[in-house]
Amino acid sequence: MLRTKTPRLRGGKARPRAAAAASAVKAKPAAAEGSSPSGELSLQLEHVSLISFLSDRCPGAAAAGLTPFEALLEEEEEDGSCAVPVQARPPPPHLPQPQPQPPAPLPQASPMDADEPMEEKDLCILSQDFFCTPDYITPEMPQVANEFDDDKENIPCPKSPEKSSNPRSKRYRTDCSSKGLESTGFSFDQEITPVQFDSLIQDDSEEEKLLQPAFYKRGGYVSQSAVALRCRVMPPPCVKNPYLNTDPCIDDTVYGGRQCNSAGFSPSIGGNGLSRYRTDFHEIEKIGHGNFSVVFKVLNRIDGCLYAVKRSIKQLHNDMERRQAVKEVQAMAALGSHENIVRYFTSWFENEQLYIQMELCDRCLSMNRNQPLKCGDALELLYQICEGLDFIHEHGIAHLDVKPDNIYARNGIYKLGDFGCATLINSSLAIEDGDSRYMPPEMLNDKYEHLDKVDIFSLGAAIYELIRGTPLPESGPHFTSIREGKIALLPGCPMQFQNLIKSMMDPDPVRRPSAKEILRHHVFEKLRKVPAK
Ligand SMILES: Nc1ncnc2c1ncn2[C@@H]1O[C@H](COP(=O)(O)OP(=O)(O)OP(=O)(O)O)[C@@H](O)[C@H]1O
Ligand SMILES: [Mg+2]
Repeated sequence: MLRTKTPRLRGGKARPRAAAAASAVKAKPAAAEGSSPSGELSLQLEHVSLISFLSDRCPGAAAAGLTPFEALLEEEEEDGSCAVPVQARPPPPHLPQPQPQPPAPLPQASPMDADEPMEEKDLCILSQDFFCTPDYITPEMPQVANEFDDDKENIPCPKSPEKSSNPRSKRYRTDCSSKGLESTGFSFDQEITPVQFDSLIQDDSEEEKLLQPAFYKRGGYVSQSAVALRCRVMPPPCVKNPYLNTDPCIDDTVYGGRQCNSAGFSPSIGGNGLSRYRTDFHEIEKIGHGNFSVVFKVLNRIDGCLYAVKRSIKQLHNDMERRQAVKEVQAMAALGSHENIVRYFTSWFENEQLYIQMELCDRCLSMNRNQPLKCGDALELLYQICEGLDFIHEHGIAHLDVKPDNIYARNGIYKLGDFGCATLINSSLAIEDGDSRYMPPEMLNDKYEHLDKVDIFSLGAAIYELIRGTPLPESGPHFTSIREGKIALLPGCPMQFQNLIKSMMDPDPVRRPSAKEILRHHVFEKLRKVPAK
């Protein structure tokens, strides 16, 4: 089967890859800066050396041969002038407690050398990271990566006065969310790829110097729980649904701001062993396989209902691939429910694969390919799928992959599914070719003025194929003659119906009837349950 799913980016509306690549290159210098080990560690830890603080407060301590702590205690006994909140806020119990020190030169306020072994002076460091990262709060709790925590957006962030001073940094850090939960194979370039944050990188360049090395800690270690907590307190931006008009009440920052083209995906959730799929569903059996997906019949562990869950076969590593994949669910979600459309429930990324939870259908029509469809059934099928097509065309969406494989039956109701090629009729989104066997001539010539009529041709071709009981050609003279309007007779079908099919497969899209017009056709008079709209 020839399937030419070549993305066609039209009118320069889709974001060119080159731009993304350029942004990625832009991000590199920020990562390279502050590469001095000592400066780097100091910056990332944002040290506050108590000793230097104490030496400021108690300048005579060294001269008197006392450690700053001793001097502090002495002075406090005398007049309390050095009474500082240090005692009110001792180092946490799991950290080594300050030891009495022999007289020594006072430590400098300059950053520590990251590769030096820990010395006593280090023990007095109050690092912001010690107090604010999840290593301190939840040392080894992989659960922090569990995205099922409903309240994850409301987890209070430990106080972090310096880092939280610039709110725009939150948007930047969202990138840690997308891949930061992977337990292995961590790579700096993968984790922090601010491809879409061009403007933020410029604006926040100082902060980048602070943040980025934090993922490059000594010995290549980066705490997964640290990354996970950052993800929890800073969820990724929302993804705009191109099939819907954005609600003006929703602030642009929800989508990451005007300059932010990043999608709010968290594709690596599940990479750490936690699986939303396994947690929420019991897998019963595999029920289908397409070019891009594998589909399972599953039982929801909580509501006890059966569903179909479709999982992308390929791991979607980059933003472009993920954007393309989510178009399917965005289209289904924008449409809402209709009896003749496979119902969509939810979707999520797990281990860089897209999962889509849908209504479970009994079968798809391709299974009966060798058993010709009876004319009465074909009439019913045509009517019902036209109801579905009318609904989606009314929403400004074209399916572009109507074919028997993508038509399902459930309890005697036909439903259109697989919105993987769906696009906007006004052709403002990228266009992908559907299955060439059902594709009208104008699509082969890259003419996209009447995308709703593409669906009409494909539905006519699908019904023609099902009634005849022989597969349509992928190419060759028969393929060409069908696109010239030369259609063979359909045995046993009324001429009215045959003419309707023929008009649906007219080479000129303008002459093809719309879904609404088909629904009004008198051939359906007996079938009509409700008057045509
Ligand atoms: N909701 C569903 N209920 C029952 N079976 C389903 C459902 N969705 C898909 N299937 C089965 O899984 C198969 C593949 O699904 P689907 O066509 O959506 O995947 P795909 O990879 O997008 O395929 P394609 O190659 O057509 O693009 C279908 O042909 C069908 O047999
Ligand atoms: Mg399909």
